[in-house]
Amino acid sequence: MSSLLQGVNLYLIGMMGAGKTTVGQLLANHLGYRFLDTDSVITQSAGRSINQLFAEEGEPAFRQLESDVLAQVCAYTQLTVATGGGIVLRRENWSYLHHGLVVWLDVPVELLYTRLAEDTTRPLLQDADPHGKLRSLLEERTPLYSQADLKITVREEETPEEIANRIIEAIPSVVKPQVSH
Ligand SMILES: Nc1ncnc2c1ncn2[C@@H]1O[C@H](COP(=O)(O)OP(=O)(O)OP(=O)(O)O)[C@@H](O)[C@H]1O
Ligand SMILES: O=C(O)C1=C[C@@H](O)[C@@H](O)[C@H](O)C1
Ligand SMILES: [Mg+2]
Repeated sequence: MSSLLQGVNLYLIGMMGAGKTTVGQLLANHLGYRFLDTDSVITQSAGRSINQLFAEEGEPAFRQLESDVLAQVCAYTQLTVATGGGIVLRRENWSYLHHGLVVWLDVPVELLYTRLAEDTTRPLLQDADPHGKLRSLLEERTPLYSQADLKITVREEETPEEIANRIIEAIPSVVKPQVSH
């Protein structure tokens, strides 16, 4: 599989709670790739949590940091990258994402809500109606997530390991042909 990918990076996209971080780590192990999480790179280099960054700098500043990290990450190969849920929002980010293979973890809103109901680390969900907020974010972002090379629709009972295996099985059907010189 790794030879088929020829070092091309995998980018996981999807809503918060979709499992990008969880599944991304497993995928990296399977592929012998390194794992990177854009949210973690941002929080580690800023020395602040995502909640703090949103509160103290605002969402636009966070989005700029996210684009900066993505631009840097793209210089490397053999990476599995878990992205932030909003990475799809900026057009410029797509020019980076399309350097690699983009996989959308598509998870029903009910399941996202169950997973994140007790979670306070996602600032966009600190809302009077977190369920409605998830629904409206997904509706707004679905056309953007749909630009992925591969869509994996996640079922409720599926484990992260099963999802990672399903992605590995599907990669040959979408891998981009390499240009030979
Ligand atoms: N297949 C799964 N089955 C059960 N729980 C899962 C599954 N995938 C992820 N989870 C759980 O759901 C929560 C969110 O997962 P994770 O942090 O990987 O999502 P994410 O897509 O990276 O979200 P974000 O965009 O906010 O970073 C975690 O508690 C994780 O353990
Ligand atoms: O969906 C989003 O906009 C976000 C998802 C998380 O990964 C973080 O990047 C942050 O909480 C914003
Ligand atoms: Mg994550």
